[in-house]
Amino acid sequence: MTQLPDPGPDDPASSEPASRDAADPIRVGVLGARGKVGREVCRAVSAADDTVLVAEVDADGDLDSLLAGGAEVVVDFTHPDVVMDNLRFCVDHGIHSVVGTTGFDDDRLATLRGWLAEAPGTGCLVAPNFSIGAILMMRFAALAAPHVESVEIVEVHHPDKADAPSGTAQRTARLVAEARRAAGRGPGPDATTTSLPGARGADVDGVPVHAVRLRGAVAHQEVVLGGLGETLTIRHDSMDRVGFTPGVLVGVRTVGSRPGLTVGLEEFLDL
Ligand SMILES: NC(=O)C1=CN([C@@H]2O[C@H](COP(=O)(O)OP(=O)(O)OC[C@H]3O[C@@H](n4cnc5c(N)ncnc54)[C@H](OP(=O)(O)O)[C@@H]3O)[C@@H](O)[C@H]2O)C=CC1
Ligand SMILES: O=C(O)C1=N[C@H](C(=O)O)C[C@H](O)C1
Repeated sequence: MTQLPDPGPDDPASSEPASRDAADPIRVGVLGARGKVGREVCRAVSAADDTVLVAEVDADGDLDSLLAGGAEVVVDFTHPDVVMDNLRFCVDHGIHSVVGTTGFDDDRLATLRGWLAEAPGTGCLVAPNFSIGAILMMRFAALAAPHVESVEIVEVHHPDKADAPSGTAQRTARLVAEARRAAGRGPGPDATTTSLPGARGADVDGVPVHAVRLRGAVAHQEVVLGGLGETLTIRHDSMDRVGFTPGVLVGVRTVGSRPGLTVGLEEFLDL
């Protein structure tokens, strides 16, 4: 871990984050620090000139170490079952959060928004995907979707993933559905009258989403669009989890100046 600057005289039990000078590196705590993504985030935070890793917490760790390290921003790559408790702790202590953990539905986002409303000045970014390529894939899919009859999504992930369909696939489906509605496009044609359960995928805002779990896979997605006599496939592949870290660092650098809830890293990017 990088040598830590002194967190200063602030009481670690205080609900206020340690005071900072704008030139100081941002003090970052990582939750899920020994996980597949968390360990890459720890490396990236340690390597960057303007961030310093002050706490690494995994399942057997203690959230109080965030306070002891004077964390200003927490990055969470843990598990859908624990992320809300982690965020409750962060918001209660005025710590900004950058959240990669998936499993967020409208109810969870509303709960988080409510907590943040009680903590003015505290920011939280929830991003289903921190990879720049994936964000562009979602943008391109939304751009193309109103111009064709059919759109379906196929996501492929490693079999250790807890949630299906992926957060990215659900977000893509919602963006596609929104773009199609705005253009007055209805659902895609489908004559199916009989099928086995799941054969046509999950219906996410009217868009069929198919989830594949495959040993050897990391994170992959195709948005398949179909029109008269042609198809268009927009594909993104994450080959290595290091690909999420530049986006996480953008989140870490920006979240402190964006109070309240932000959904999607694209809100912090000039795309
Ligand atoms: N937004 C994005 O760009 C991306 C999001 N993700 C999402 O991030 C999450 C993590 O993914 P991944 O790294 O592959 O998963 P891993 O299982 O490899 O890592 C999660 C880590 O969190 C630990 N953990 C569990 N509970 C706690 C807790 N209460 N406090 C601190 N740490 C805890 C786990 O420990 P243990 O194993 O002992 O339980 C594990 O080490 C998933 O929801 C995934 O979908 C993944 C990639 C990119
Ligand atoms: O679990 C993963 O691995 C990933 N989860 C995120 C998701 O659910 O979209 C992001 C990426 O697909 C990797």
